[in-house]
Amino acid sequence: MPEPFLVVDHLYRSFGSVKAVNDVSLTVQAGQIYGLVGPDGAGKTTTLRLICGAFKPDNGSVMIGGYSLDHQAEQARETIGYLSQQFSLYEDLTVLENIRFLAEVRGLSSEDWLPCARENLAFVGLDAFENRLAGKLSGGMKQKLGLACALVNRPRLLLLDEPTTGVDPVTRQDFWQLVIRLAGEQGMAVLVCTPYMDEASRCSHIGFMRSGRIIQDGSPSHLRKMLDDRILELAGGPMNVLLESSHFDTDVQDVQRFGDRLHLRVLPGKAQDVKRRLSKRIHSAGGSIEKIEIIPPLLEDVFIDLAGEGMSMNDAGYGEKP
Ligand SMILES: Nc1ncnc2c1ncn2[C@@H]1O[C@H](COP(=O)(O)OP(=O)(O)OP(=O)(O)O)[C@@H](O)[C@H]1O
Repeated sequence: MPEPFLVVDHLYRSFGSVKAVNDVSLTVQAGQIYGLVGPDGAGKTTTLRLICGAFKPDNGSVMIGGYSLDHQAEQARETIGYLSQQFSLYEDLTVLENIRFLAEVRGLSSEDWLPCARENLAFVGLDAFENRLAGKLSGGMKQKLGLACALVNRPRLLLLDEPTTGVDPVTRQDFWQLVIRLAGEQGMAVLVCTPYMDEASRCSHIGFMRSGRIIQDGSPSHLRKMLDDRILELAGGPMNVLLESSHFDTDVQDVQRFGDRLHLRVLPGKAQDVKRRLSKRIHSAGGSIEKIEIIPPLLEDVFIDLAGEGMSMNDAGYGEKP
């Protein structure tokens, strides 16, 4: 296994009494997409800002491409491309002028940035629009221009902070194809914060953050396995009978609605018992069952579990079904 491109070691950062990042360690290999997920305020953005050097940590270290962010900041930062949550484009500048502006801020000469900018615009599919004012681009095109700007210095580590929030599903899909190609074809190390479960499931590795800590990490399939034989899917009617009966069962830890069906998280080893009891209870309460089955867990089921008691999908910011 080669040395990871990014090594974050026991990072801490507080704002007053808020421990925004509280002992975070992670590694990202070249070609890997690491997804940081977790509820609002979990510390994801602060982690990214510490890694790109926008904030200084109270403690801990960051190594990027073998350079210490603390002692060799310039070399370390040269390898980073960063697309922040609220990245801003200059609407009265053209597509190419926006890239030029960023390139010049980074101290790149036109021989350096121009060929790279054209390659990146072609890569994101904006090459025909280089002279269009950024203000005249669609939302999805702006997002892609943001990515082209983040790639202007040919980074080897790409940091993306909720890059597709507020963008329609088709554009999100397009955007992710680009990210997957950057990792797969160019061997870029990617660290991305996302509130979307379908995006998290495309990552090679996921770290789940809560209250400043990564409380669980692993591949999507590894995380899903944690709840094997613990999720029952229930469909039928009326919904209030299904809900009341489910909540009544003491072996049911959590009930979530997924469209017209319910996902019940049950205590380990209890799925068959719950299934039997619930079938009886629902029928005797006058309800009917279309389906009651143990299903392979979704990432949503896992994240709701990790996000903690009393937290619904929406509280946790997970609006998307896969
Ligand atoms: N510059 C700052 N000054 C004071 N508090 C801050 C600052 N930045 C973040 N925080 C606090 O640190 C905690 C972590 O915030 P952070 O933005 O890193 O979380 P997040 O997981 O990225 O959430 P979101 O998805 O809402 O951006 C929050 O309690 C937040 O209010």
